[in-house]
Amino acid sequence: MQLVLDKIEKKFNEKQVLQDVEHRFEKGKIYGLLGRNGAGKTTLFNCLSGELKMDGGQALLETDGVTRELREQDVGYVYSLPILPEFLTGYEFVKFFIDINRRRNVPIDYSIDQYFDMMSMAEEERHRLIKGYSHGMKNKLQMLLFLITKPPVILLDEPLTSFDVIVALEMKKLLREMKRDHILIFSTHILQLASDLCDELVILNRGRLSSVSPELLRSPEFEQSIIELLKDESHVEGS
Ligand SMILES: Nc1ncnc2c1ncn2[C@@H]1O[C@H](COP(=O)(O)OP(=O)(O)OP(=O)(O)O)[C@@H](O)[C@H]1O
Repeated sequence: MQLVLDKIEKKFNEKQVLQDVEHRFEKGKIYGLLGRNGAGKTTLFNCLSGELKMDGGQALLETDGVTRELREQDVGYVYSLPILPEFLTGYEFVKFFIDINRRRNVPIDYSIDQYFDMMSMAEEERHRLIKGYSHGMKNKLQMLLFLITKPPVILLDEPLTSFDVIVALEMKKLLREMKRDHILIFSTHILQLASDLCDELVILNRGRLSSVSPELLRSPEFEQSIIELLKDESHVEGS
């Protein structure tokens, strides 16, 4: 399975944020998306998730040689600041989410507690109001929903920045397991995390996407080379 971005364009007023964005993302790999503040990472994710309409181009899903347009339900989007029903407990919310999906004939593979176990969420956390959850726990809960619905494409907008070292480690493990069945793309500003977790890195620079060579990803010059590449971008905010 591959996600194919074909000449995606997006502008806000006169500002061209995405220009001829082309790339192929494969199942089985974790992709890191790097770019300066304001480079357009969130805009690209919003275009793929259907939250924003593209001005041009298309996103396609290719499975066993059959290509079709990417649909909203194909994409799971883990927001950096998740919006969840704060008046429910995590358990109540997951139960509700499973009930809705069962009615939509989505096959549910595990019990509610098994899903929480997979996310390493402790018993007492499950039965607390979401209102009292930390930022990282809210991110975990959002990711749990995608274990249920299994969208082929999962986009994570700076997901691991709010996790402490232990949770970040658990999340890395989970993402590595999830990549077998999903196309995973996450945006981050943390170069160490990108080189540690990603199989491939793509850089959004001047509205276009380019790949970082796998050799560079593993080399000692990695951080310095990426900084040089990103420094070069003159049109972004703050430069
Ligand atoms: N709804 C909007 N209306 C007008 N301009 C917008 C809108 N959304 C984003 N932009 C502009 O588009 C550009 C790209 O923003 P975007 O949030 O996609 O960048 P980003 O790479 O995710 O940045 P960051 O790393 O800071 O989160 C910025 O100049 C931003 O101000």
